[in-house]
Amino acid sequence: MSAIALASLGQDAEDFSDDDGSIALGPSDAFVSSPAVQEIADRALAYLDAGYAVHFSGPAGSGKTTLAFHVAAQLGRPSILLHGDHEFGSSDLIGRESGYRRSRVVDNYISSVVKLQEEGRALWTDNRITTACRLGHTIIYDEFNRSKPEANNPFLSILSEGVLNVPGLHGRGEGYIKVHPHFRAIFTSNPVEYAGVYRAQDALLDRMITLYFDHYDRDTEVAIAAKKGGVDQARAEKVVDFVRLCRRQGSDPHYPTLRASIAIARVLAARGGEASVSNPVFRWACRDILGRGSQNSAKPAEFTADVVDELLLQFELEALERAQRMHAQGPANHSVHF
Ligand SMILES: Nc1ncnc2c1ncn2[C@@H]1O[C@H](COP(=O)(O)OP(=O)(O)OP(=O)(O)O)[C@@H](O)[C@H]1O
Repeated sequence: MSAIALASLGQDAEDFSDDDGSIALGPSDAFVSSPAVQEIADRALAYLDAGYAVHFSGPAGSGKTTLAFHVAAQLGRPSILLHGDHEFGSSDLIGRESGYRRSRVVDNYISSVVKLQEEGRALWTDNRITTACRLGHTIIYDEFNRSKPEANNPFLSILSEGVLNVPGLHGRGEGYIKVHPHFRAIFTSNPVEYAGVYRAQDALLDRMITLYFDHYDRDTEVAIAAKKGGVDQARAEKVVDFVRLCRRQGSDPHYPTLRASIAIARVLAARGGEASVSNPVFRWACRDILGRGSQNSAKPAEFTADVVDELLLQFELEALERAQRMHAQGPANHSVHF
């Protein structure tokens, strides 16, 4: 077994890879479990325990993949990770012929007689879905709608009949594989994204239970920004509140995401200083991380550096007014949030 670096994917589960390409996921200290996170995890686990596949559908950065890893870790089975890809064909998922093996038996037990026996056999290499179905692994299929719908067809019979049809093995007594009772599948997709994605077949969606994600509540976002960004609660609150203000003010209700809060928090943690307009590090981090990107960027064009500056000023003014109001009300009421 060798450790693989899913950390680079930002995942929150300890993991080790095995020879069959599976990974053993375990609990991670970096995972934040607020009531909101726990509630959706519990629902997903209930459906998985009942034998259903689940599908996390939601905008970018809403925590779908992280939760998929967390839930898969709870199942306690080896997991196999797939990323949707428009170049996938069914054979990339279920397997393919991988050559031909010829064996020759020379029987010269009686030295004057040589008996030759030849046998040819096409070799088959299982791919990840077949392995998972045979061994009862958990499949995490991230952004499955980036694969062409026909590539995902094997899931239709897996999820409804518990059978994997492997045409390449027909005629060898193994054309159909009975799916292991512990096999489970967790799908994720982003319905907001339209570039490079396919519309998932209704038949496939009908065979899974879809849980719709939105951005987490403020407290959950603050907890994640603090943990992932490595800043204290007060700075995480200011960063998240500013990012949420931008989300409300912009034309795209899904931009900026929690990833922006984590990134700004990380810069603050690395360079120090407060999440305040008076701190140049915070100002330029907000401009660069939230501001307008290239033409192909996911960032909406309206977030120019000037707009980010204006929003920062508005944010500071609102914070000041709130502090003054609280001061006027006395020490009893300190629970007002944005
Ligand atoms: N419960 C959590 N605990 C700790 N970190 C989290 C949690 N949920 C989300 N995050 C962090 O928030 C960021 C976005 O989460 P994630 O990648 O899971 O979102 P996503 O919805 O899968 O996004 P995309 O659709 O863009 O792939 C990541 O850095 C992730 O580590």
